Amino acid sequence: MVAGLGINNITQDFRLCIDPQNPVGERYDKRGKDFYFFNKHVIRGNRLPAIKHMLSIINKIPGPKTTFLLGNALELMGTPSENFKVASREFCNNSCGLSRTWIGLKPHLLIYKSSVAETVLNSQKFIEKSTDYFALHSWLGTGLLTSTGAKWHKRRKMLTPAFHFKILEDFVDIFNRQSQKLVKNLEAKCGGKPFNIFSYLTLCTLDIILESAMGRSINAQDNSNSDYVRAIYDMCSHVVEKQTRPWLQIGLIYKLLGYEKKEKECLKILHGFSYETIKERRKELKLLKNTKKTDDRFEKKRLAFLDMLLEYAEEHEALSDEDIREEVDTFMFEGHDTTAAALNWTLYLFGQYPEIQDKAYEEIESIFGKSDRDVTSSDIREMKYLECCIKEALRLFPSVPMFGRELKEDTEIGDYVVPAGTNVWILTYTLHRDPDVFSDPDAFIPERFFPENSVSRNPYAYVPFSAGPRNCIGQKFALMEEKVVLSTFLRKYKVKSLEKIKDLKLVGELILRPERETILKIFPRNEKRINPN
Ligand code: HEM
Repeated sequence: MVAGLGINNITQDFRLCIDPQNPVGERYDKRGKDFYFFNKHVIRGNRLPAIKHMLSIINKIPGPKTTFLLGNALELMGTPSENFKVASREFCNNSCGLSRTWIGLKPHLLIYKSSVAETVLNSQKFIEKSTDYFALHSWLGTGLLTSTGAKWHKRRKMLTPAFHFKILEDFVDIFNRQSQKLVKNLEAKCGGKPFNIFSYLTLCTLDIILESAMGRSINAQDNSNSDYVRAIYDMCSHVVEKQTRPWLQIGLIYKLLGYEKKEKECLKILHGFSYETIKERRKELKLLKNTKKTDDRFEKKRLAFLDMLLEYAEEHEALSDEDIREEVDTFMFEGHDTTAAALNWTLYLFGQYPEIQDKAYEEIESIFGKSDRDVTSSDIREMKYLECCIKEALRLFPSVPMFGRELKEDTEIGDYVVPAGTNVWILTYTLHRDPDVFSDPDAFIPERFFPENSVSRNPYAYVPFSAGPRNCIGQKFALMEEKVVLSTFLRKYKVKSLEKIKDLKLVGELILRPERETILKIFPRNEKRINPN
């Protein structure tokens, strides 16, 4: 347990260096900060009483054994799928629903029971993201996902109207067009060998977020070797390594092991893409304004996410290009990879449960008959069973398998007092499989989400989009998008998945993915369809 020494001082000092005007500024950007503060305040300082107090509190919380200075970091040195298993299963075996772990000098509290999660999620007080999100800062800056305090409040207020239901309805055309392109591109894979459908879905959701939120079209679906997508995968993997291997938080080691160079290469692609998107859209908006074009297309697009930011920047001069870029990066990442994973898992589960796939298809057939027509907003509202399938897939395989907060004050959580400075992680993946809430928790049973079966469930037992003030701003967008893509897919294809749920190896590098990519086969439905579009 000596691994925990000094953490209270460390976190107190973090707080001292927060600029009140920029509450998520400097402090996250310095790699190696733990070791620096450890040296300065624990070895050279005289803060033993405070350390003792903190340890006496945190030591009462059950958790796995730790190693001197490294905490539990060594247990997370396996392959990505082994690490995910350790974090989501082996560390989470206390009936009280919480476990204390240490990554280097930082204490972490893992939460996996709804009654315990509620204390954190249901509060306006705990909106500060975990300090582990520092690993995302070089990429996403302090955009909506990673910011906090006044900056987060202001941005959330500014961006919420961009996700109003009425605006989302305007995007249904884009969802349709890109879904149709997806099913067309999948023709080549029909009836053939198992293949990596995730990459097709990712390009589709990337095209969708770009066109709907950024007003840009790059036809990623026709250019499958996307550097952008590769860079996102590599960056996610770096972020998780940096979070779980404390020595990589020391700048020099990070550099000497070649991580810094790889990260810079990824960032060049990711930031370059976002700046280009901003430049293009700004040019287009200017052109549209100058020519006083107020056609339908422009009117609709004016309210899109990026336009809103650009307009705000012009009117208030309060947003720099970098401010806009960090939001573009945030929404590009959060807005496509999460949805692609959700689509992938729903299809995988359909492939494992053919009778559920048939039931979902029957509902779709009852809406569309033999027609190949576009999906409308009212069709989306009718896809009730499909919605339960999507929700149940997000229960078993939540796209974001864990998310973190930092406690700013000593807090009673469950039966324990958790000291300020602790990083609290809600493990959605484990929480969603709590047998006290979900009977037969590993089985895919969409009926769990029928209204009559969900009414008495604790709302914090199922949080794929998080909950409370920092919940997902894009959840309605994602649900609509998923329904259009899946209903378009199911009208044309059947899916079969080859790996059993119990044999799956999962990788939880920010997004939950299967380790083996080629686990699905698709077949044509061979039904004549009429296309009135
Ligand atoms: C199935 C799809 C999705 C899932 C499962 C999902 C899940 C989540 C979760 C769990 C969080 C909280 C993360 C944390 O606290 O670290 C979150 C936040 C967020 N999501 Fe999503 N998301 C999805 C789709 C989307 C889409 C489509 C967008 C944008 C169009 C989006 C934008 C965001 C943003 C900006 C945040 C940060 C919100 C804030 O802190 O105020 N997400 N999402």
